[in-house]
Amino acid sequence: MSRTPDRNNPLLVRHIAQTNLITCTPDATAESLIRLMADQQIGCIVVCDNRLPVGIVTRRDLISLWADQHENAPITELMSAPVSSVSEWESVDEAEHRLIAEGVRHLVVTKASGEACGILSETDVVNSHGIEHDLFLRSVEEIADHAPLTVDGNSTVLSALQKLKASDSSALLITQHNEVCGIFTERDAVTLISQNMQDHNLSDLCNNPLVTIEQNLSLYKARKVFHQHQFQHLAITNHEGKITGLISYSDILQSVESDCVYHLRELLNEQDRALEQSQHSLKLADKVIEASMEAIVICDKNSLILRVNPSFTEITGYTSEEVLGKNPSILSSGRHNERFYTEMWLNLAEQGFWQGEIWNRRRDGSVYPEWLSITSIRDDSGNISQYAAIFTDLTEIKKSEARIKRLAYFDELTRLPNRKLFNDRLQLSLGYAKEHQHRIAVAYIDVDFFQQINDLYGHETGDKVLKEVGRRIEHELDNGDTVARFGGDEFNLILTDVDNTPHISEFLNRLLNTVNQPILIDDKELKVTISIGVSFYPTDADNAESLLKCADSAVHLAKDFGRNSFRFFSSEQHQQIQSRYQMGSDLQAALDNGEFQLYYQPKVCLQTGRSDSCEALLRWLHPQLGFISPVEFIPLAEDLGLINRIGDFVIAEACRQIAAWRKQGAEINVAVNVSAKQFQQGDIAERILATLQQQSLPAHLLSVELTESCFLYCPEETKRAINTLRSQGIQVAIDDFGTGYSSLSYIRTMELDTLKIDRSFLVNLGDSEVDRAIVTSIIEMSHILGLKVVAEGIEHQSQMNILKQMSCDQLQGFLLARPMPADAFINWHQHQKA
Ligand SMILES: Nc1nc2c(ncn2[C@@H]2O[C@H](COP(=O)(O)O[C@H]3[C@@H](O)[C@H](n4cnc5c(=O)[nH]c(N)nc54)O[C@@H]3COP(=O)(O)O)[C@@H](O)[C@H]2O)c(=O)[nH]1
Repeated sequence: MSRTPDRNNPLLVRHIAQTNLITCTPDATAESLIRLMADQQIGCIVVCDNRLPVGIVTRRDLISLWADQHENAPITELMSAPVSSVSEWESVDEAEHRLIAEGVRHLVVTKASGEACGILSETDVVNSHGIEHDLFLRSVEEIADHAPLTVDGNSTVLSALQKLKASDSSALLITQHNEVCGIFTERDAVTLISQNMQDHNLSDLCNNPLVTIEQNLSLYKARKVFHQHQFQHLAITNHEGKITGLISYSDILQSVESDCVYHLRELLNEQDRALEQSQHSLKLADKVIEASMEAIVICDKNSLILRVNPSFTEITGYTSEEVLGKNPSILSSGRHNERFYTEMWLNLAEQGFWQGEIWNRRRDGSVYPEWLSITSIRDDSGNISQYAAIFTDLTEIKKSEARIKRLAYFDELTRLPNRKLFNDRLQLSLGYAKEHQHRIAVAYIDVDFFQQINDLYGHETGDKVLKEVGRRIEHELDNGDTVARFGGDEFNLILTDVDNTPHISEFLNRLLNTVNQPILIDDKELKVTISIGVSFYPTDADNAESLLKCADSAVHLAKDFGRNSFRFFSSEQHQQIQSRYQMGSDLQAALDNGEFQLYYQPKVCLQTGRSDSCEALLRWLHPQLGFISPVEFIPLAEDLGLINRIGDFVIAEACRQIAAWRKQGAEINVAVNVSAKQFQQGDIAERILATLQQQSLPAHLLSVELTESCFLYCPEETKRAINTLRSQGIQVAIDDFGTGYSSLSYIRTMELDTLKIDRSFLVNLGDSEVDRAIVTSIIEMSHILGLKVVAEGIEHQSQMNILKQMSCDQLQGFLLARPMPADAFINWHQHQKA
C-alpha cells in the first residue's frame, strides 16, 4: 500500500483519470442518457452547462428512476450536484485528500479553464497505489458477499430493478428452482431499460453460461479473471463447486480501498499532529530563543541579520533594531585576520557548522572574547537558507581562567612565581644550560627571624614585609632570572648569568644590602635581613631537586654564620649539616635517656675571695660522640623547639641540687641560663617559681641569666618575667653583656640585679687600653645603676688584679675553677671554705 511520494515528480490527476468523458446538458432526457450509458458501457455521465460541470448522473440514479417509473423526471433533479472537481494538474495525493475530506466517490477532472475533461474515481486512486501486494494477501472468501440477494428467474426486469434500488445493491443472483442460474447487474439493468425490456422475464437472460471464481482464490487472481472477462460481477463457488456468494470488481478495490483510506486518514492525522507539534515546537523554540542566556543571531542566506535575542543585546550592547538587516561583521574586533574568517565560512559551507573562540567588539567599543557556534540551515532543496549563531561571553570565564592560572603558577601574596612555576623554569633553564654548557645558580633565601616579626608586629605586617622583600629581590634580578616564593619566608632564585663567581658575589651582596634597607610599614620602620644559600649547576648537582637541596644546606650555613649573609654550597659543609640533622634527632632522645647533666662553675667575690654562688652549665654526654658543647646543641634545640623541655630539665635539676646541698648545710645560689625562646613561652617565671616551690626553696638561692637577645625578640614577655621573678626574690643577671644587640636602653628600662661582662672584653684586658676603658665604664655604669658586676672567662691572675682595682664584684673563670659536676663542686666549695 505504498506509492513512495516523489516530491519532485508527483503523480498528477491527469495521469490516472478516465478521460473518455461523456457529458450531457442539463436539459437532456433520462431516456437519452440511459441509451448513451448502454451504448458507451459507462457508469456515469457528467452534466455540463456551458461546458462547465454542474452535476453527475450515475447508473444507479437512472435505475432508481425506472424502478420508480419516473423516467420523465428532469435530469437536474436526478443528478448529484454540485460536483466536486479537481484540476488535472493537481497531484493524486491532493485529489485523494479531497475525496476523503468531501466524502465523495468521484471527482470531475477539469482543465485550467474549468472545463470538464475527465473523471477520477476512488477506484482510480486506489489502483494507482500499487495494491498488488495487498491483493495477494487476501482471498475472495474474505470479502465476498456470502448472502447475496437473489431474484427468481420468473420475476420481471422491473421487479429486479426495484429490488436493486431497495437493496442499494449493484447486482442480484438469478435463481430457478433454487439453483443460481445467472446474475443481474446494474449494467444489465441499463442495457435492458435502454431496450425497453422492463416487462421481460429474467430467465430470458440466463442463457449465457455463468462465470464463477473459486472462493480460495487470492484477490490478485480474482482481479485478473475480472479483467479477462470484462465483467463487473462474478459468482463465487466453494471447493465443491457450489455457488456460495457474489463478488464485484469494485468489492475487490474497495477492500483495499478502505485500508488505503484508513492509511491515508492516519497519514493526514499524523500530518495534523506533526503540524500541531511543530507549531508547538516553534512556540517553544521562540520562547527558548527569547529566554536563552546565550546570545542568538539568525541570519538569512546572505548573512544579513534576521533576528537577535535579548541576550545578544545584553552582551553586545546593540538593540535588535540597530542590527536587523546588517551583517554580523559590525561586531568584528579586527583581531582576526582574513584567513580566520575564510576558514570559518569554508567550514560552514562544507560541514554546515563552525565553532570556536572569537574576539568581537561591543557597541561601546570594548573588545571581548566569546565562544561562538554557527550552524548553516538548509532548505528542502539542500541550499543554505539561514545561519544560526549562538555565542556566550567568555569575559568572566577568561578572568576566572587567568585567576586559576595565576593561582596555579603564582604566589597569591607576592604575585611572584610559585614552586610549580619555579620548577618548570628551572627545568627549562637546566635544559638550556646543559645544551649550551652554561652554569646556572639556584639560591635559597630565608628571611632572618621572620617568626619574630610575625609575633611582634602581627601577620598583616609580616605579609607586608614578605611582599616588600619579594619586590626588592625581583627588582635586583636580570631579565631571564626568576624569583619565586615557595611559602612562608622562603624565596628561591634561578640565576642564569653566573659564569663568573665574583659577579654573583657582587650581586648577592647587593641583594643583602637592598633587603637590609629599612622597610616602612604603617609608620613603623623595620629592618629585615636575609640569609642566602647558593648552589651551582653543574658543579654541585645536575638536577633541580638536588640543586635545591644543596642551596637549602647552604642557607643553613649562612644562618650559622650569623645570618644577613650568603654562603655557597660546599660538600664538607653539607656533611656538617647532615651531622647537625643527625644530632637533632639524637637530641630528641637525649632527654628521655638521661644524657643531660648539669656542671657547676663557681663565682667568687673579689673582695672576700669567697664563693657562695655558681652558674649551672648544661652538658650532654652523647653515647657515641661523648661530650657535646652547649654552643652546638642549644641553638639546635632552639631551632627544633626542644629548648623548653631542656630548659625545664635544667631548672628542675638546679633546684633539686640546691635543695640537696641545702640539706647538707650548704646554701649556694645557683644561676640557670634561660634562652630567649623560653621567655617567648610567656610563662617561664611561673614555671620557675613552681619548681622552687616543689623543692620548698627560698627564692634567693636561684638566679636567672639571660642574654640580650631576649630583649630583642620578646621584650614584653622578658620584662614581665623579670618583674615577676624579682618580685619573688629571684635575682636576674644579664649575661654576655656587650655582645649581640647591645642597647643601653634595656638596662635603663629593665629591673636587673647583675651584669656579666662578656669574656671577649676581658681577654686582652692587660694589653688593651680600649678594653680597659670599656670594662671600667661598664662597671661604673652598673654600680651607678645599682647592678652587681660579674666578669666571666677569667683565666689569668693579671685579669683578676685589674678587675679588683676596677671594683668588679665577682669573678668567674678557669683561673678560679672550671665547671664541674655537682659532687666535685661541693668538694671544691667545702675546700675553699676550709
Ligand atoms: N640556655 C642555656 N644555655 C646554656 C646552658 N648551659 C650552658 N649554656 C650556654 O652555653 C654556652 C656555652 O657554655 P659552656 O660551654 O658551658 O661554656 C661556659 C663555660 O664553660 C665557659 N667558661 C667559663 N670560664 C671560662 C674561661 O675562663 N675561659 C673560657 N674559655 N671559657 C670559660 O663559658 C661558658 C659560660 O658562659 P656564660 O653562660 O656566658 O656565663 C654559654 O653561652 C652558656 O650560657 C643552659 O642550661 N641553658
